[in-house]
Amino acid sequence: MTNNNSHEVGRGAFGVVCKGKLQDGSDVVVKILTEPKENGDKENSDVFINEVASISKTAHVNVIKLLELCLQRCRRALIYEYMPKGSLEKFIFINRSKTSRDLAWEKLLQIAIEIA
Ligand SMILES: Nc1ncnc2c1ncn2[C@@H]1O[C@H](COP(=O)(O)OP(=O)(O)OP(=O)(O)O)[C@@H](O)[C@H]1O
Repeated sequence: MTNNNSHEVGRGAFGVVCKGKLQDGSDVVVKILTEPKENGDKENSDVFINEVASISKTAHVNVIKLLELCLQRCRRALIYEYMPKGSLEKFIFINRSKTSRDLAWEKLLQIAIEIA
C-alpha cells in the first residue's frame, strides 16, 4: 500500500493509524481496522461501514478526504490524506491546557452549514 517507512501516528476507536507515503510521494494515513474478535465481526463491520458512509457523503475543504478503501478478507483499511496538524477535534474542543478554542464559533458554524 505505502512504502516501508510507515509509522504509527495515533489510535482511535477504529484501530491503529499509520502514516506512510504513496508511490507518487504524497503523504497519507492508513487507518487499519482492528482484527475482528470472535463474534465481534458484525460490530467491526458496522464501525467500518458507518465511517465509510459518513465520510463519503461529506465534501468540504475543512473535512478530510477518503482516498481509498481496502478490503482483503477480514482485513480492512481506510486511506486518507495526511493532516500534519492532526485531528480537527483539537481545534474544536477546549482541553485542560487551553483556555480558549482555536476556531471561533463563527468559523465552526460556517463549516457546519457548508457541510450540511
Ligand atoms: N488524516 C490524518 N492525518 C494525521 N493524523 C491523523 C489522521 N487521522 C487520524 N490521525 C491521528 O490518529 C489519531 C486517531 O484517529 P482516529 O480518527 O482513528 O480517531 P479519533 O479522531 O480519536 O476518533 P474516533 O476514534 O472517535 O473515531 C488522531 O487523534 C490523530 O492524531
